[in-house]
This record gives sequence, C-alpha cells and structure tokens, in this order.
Amino acid sequence: MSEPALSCQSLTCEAGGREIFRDLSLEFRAGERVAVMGPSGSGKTTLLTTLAGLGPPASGQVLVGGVPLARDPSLRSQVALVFQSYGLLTLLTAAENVEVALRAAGRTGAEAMAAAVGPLARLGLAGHADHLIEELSGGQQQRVAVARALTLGPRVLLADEPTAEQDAGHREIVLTELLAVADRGGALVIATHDDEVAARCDRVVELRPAVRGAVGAR
Ligand SMILES: Nc1ncnc2c1ncn2[C@@H]1O[C@H](COP(=O)(O)OP(=O)(O)OP(=O)(O)O)[C@@H](O)[C@H]1O
Repeated sequence: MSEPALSCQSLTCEAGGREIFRDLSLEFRAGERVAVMGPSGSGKTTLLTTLAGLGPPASGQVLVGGVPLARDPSLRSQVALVFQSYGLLTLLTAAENVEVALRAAGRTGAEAMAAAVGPLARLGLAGHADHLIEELSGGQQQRVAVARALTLGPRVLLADEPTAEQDAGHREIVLTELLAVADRGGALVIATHDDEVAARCDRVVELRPAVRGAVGAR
C-alpha cells in the first residue's frame, strides 16, 4: 500500500509544561475524511497545529507522504490548516488574504487574484471579497479562512472546528466544500464537536484526555 498522505508516529505534545497527549500514532490517507473529536482541552488544536508543522512535538514525528517533516520542512507546503481563530490579516480584504497565501505559495499576483475569486464565491462571499476582514462577521471571517486553505489545493487539509461559527445553511456550504477535497484525492482532517459533521466523515479519531494517547475509531 502507498504511504499515507500524512501520519504521525509516537507523537507526544506538551504545552505550558504539561503533557497534552502521549504516544499518538495516526495515519491519514489520500481521499480520506477523518473527524478528530474529544472534549474541550483534549488537544485537538494542539494535534492539528503539530501535524501542520507549526511547532515541534515533545517527541515523535510527523511525516508527509512517508517523509519526516523534520528532515524536509518544505513538505509543510503540502499541508494547509484552517485555524480555529482564523489567522487572517485583519487590515486586508477577504480577497487579499487569499491572494497573499497564494503568492506565498509561489503564484504570481495575477494568478493569485484570479484564483481567489472562485472559492470565495462558492463559500457565499462574492459580495464581500473586497471587504476588510475587520468589517466581516465571525462566520464570514471563518469562511474566508476556509477559502484561503482550499485555494492552496493542498495534499492534506486540516480544519479546526471550521463550522463552529456557521448557521445551518453556511455549515452545509462549508462542509460540502471541505468534503470535496477528498473527492479530488486530498486527505481531510476536521477537528469538531459536531456529531453531524463527524457523521459525514469516513472515520473518527477520538482524543480522550483521561487516558493520554488513547484513540478510538469508528
Ligand atoms: N500555549 C499554551 N500554554 C499553556 N497551555 C496550553 C497552551 N496551548 C494549549 N494549552 C493547553 O493544552 C490543552 C489542549 O488545548 P487544545 O486547544 O489543543 O484543546 P482542544 O481539544 O482543541 O480544545 P477546544 O475543543 O476547546 O478547542 C488545554 O488544556 C490548554 O489549556
């Protein structure tokens, strides 16, 4: 079988001098949709940011396509993260936030401007593309963050509670866009508290704070 798109081996993460989870080994395959669940504070955000290569684990390793991120940090470009707190540049417009990410990924300015339009429109933001982030609601900002990650066309898309701020209609729109990543051959990992979101995924990884490192799957 081919290498997983993303995996972690014996991952232990700490924050504030405290162990968040220990000895976690997971695999995420191309075309797979996985929900990460667990109570508040169980480490979902810590797991996703570590899988995205934003911080080194206390021990263990993250691999992209079977290659350790620590050996080839450029592999981070194959993994996109929708941050729980969005991580947008608030003094730029919605379209500019998407364009900046594309330019950082090596696209020219004209390409980036053109590529930003479609995902924003599909997420219901066509009329808000030229609005400053600070002028948008929380739900709209979250959809800009989703559009930015989608536009990058990553091999792996990690999304941290990407529907938390959405009403029912927009939740469906966001979910449809995210789930389509797997149809195109990407791996999708969604941290969520929402059972309905998890039910749309292929399997669930559950973080259980009481038993560090234990995971269950369905
Ligand atoms: N920078 C930090 N300093 C100290 N503790 C931290 C830090 N970041 C996270 N933690 C702690 O790590 C634990 C896991 O946090 P994390 O945000 O990963 O949980 P979560 O499962 O995503 O929670 P939620 O569902 O509320 O978003 C929490 O107990 C949190 O207080």
